[in-house]
Formats: sequence, C-alpha cells, structure tokens
Amino acid sequence: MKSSSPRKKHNLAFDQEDSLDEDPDYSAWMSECPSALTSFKHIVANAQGKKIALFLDYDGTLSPIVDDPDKAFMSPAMRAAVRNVAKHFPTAIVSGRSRKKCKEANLFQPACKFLPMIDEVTKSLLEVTSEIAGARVENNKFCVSVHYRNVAEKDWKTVAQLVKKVLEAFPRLKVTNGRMVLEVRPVIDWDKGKAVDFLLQSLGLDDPENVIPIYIGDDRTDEDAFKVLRQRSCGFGIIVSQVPKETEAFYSLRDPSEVMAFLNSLVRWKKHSLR
Ligand SMILES: O=P(O)(O)OC[C@H]1O[C@H](O[C@H]2O[C@H](CO)[C@@H](O)[C@H](O)[C@H]2O)[C@H](O)[C@@H](O)[C@@H]1O
Repeated sequence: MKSSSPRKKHNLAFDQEDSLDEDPDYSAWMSECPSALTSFKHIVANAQGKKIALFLDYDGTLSPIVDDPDKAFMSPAMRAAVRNVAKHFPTAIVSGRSRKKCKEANLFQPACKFLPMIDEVTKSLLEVTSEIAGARVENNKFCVSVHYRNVAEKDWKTVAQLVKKVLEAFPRLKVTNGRMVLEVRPVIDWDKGKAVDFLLQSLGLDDPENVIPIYIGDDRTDEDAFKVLRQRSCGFGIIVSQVPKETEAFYSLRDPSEVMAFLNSLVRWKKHSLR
C-alpha cells in the first residue's frame, strides 16, 4: 500500500501529508512540476485567445481529506469559488463518487451492467471487513471503496489480503490503490482520462486549436487524465500534493486552499481580459 517516487532515494507513502519544504528533493520536484500559482502568468499566456475548460477532482482537491468520507465537504469559500469559475469557464467535477440521480442528466454509464456485481461484492467486502476496527466499505454505485484510513497500521495488510481474497470470486473486477483506500472497480476500458475525452467531445470542446483543458486532481486515478492531456499536447494537469510524486501533471498546487486561490485567479484574469 506504499508507493515510491523514483526521484527519491527512500520510500514515501502516497498519502503522506507532511510538508517537505526544506527537503532538497521537494525543491527539485518543484522545479520539474512548478506551482500553478507562481506560473500563473505563463499558464494564462498560453490560454490567450483560447477557451479554458476546467476539470476538477473532488476529494483532496476541492475538499480537504478527512477521516469520514461522508464529511468531506467543500468550504463555503470553495463552493463560491467553484460556482464563480463555472460562470466563466466550462467546468466539470470528475469523481469516482456516486451522485444522486439528476432528472436532466445526459447519462453515459459504461459500467452499468456491473451494478448487480458491485452490490454483490459490496456485501462480501462488508462481511469480511466487519471484524477490522476502523475499516469502512463505501458503495460508489459503479465501484466500491474499502477505506483503511482509520484502521491500525498493523492491520492494513490484512485488509488488502481480505479484499484480494474476495476478488478471487469476481474476475471481472480489479483493485487499485488510492489515498488510504482500495478501490474495487470493473475491468473495463474506462478511467478519468477517458471521461475527460468523452466530456470534451460531447461538450463540443474537442478542438486543440481553440480549447485548453486544465485538470486539477490529487489522486492516482487523476493521473489517467493528466496523461491524456499530455498525450494530446493540449492543456495540462495540475497535481495537488505536498510531497514529491511521480506524475504526468505539468504543474502543482499544495492543497485545496491553493486550488481555491488558483480558481479565483482564473476568474480575476477572465474579468480583466473582458474589460
Ligand atoms: O476517484 P476519486 O474521485 O478521486 O475518489 C477517490 C476516493 O475519494 C474519497 O476518499 C478519499 O477522501 C476521503 C474523504 O476526505 C478520505 O477519508 C479517504 O481516505 C480518501 O481516499 C471517497 O470516499 C472514495 O470513495 C473514493 O474512492
């Protein structure tokens, strides 16, 4: 459940949140993946005459990481920043979380035939983890999260083994690692990168000459979106992290408060450019 960065000599937990300001490795990383705030002028210079399309992850990007996933809320100031930025730029929140049904939604559900299987695996995961103090199973409709943030470190391995064992009966499901979470999802050709492609196309924004997509996210699933933008050579990813990480993103921001500052700067820049 640990990941290492090839740029560091020692291992770093993917979720480690201590600031490494003084760490020379961190400074080296910042020179490869500079702050989107200090590089703001450069970013908007590239966007001159083009439309910016914004893609935002939720947990750890718009809301701070908290112990209870049901209590991961945007602050009122962040809510206002997102609302504001969405008035000026096409904006989407790209999350693995489920959402309440929306009557006017244009639904595209590539994992829809997996719904009964997801319910079934959720039951099994609930059963096997019931004895592990702090373990939490969250049914996200098209995937299931097994959280171990509140589990004693000595039991992390057991959680991973239990999940692995359950999945032996579900060969069409796979498990990936997130921030103190094991995510069980269908083996299909779908990820946040594909979601960004789909959204750009269906919103008529698939025009690299005139549209600059910006994707901001903090987790491993967001890397698929960063990769797509890098491959398209159009737009860029911004990783939210306080520690050096191997990433396909071009820029970085430290935490949700810097994300909010970046969104507010975009709005100010847009208003200024309309004057
Ligand atoms: O695929 P994503 O949209 O990036 O979702 C990743 C997971 O996000 C949530 O978990 C994370 O945030 C929680 C609240 O701050 C935190 O408690 C947890 O440790 C983090 O992993 C969500 O609850 C999960 O279902 C998603 O898989």
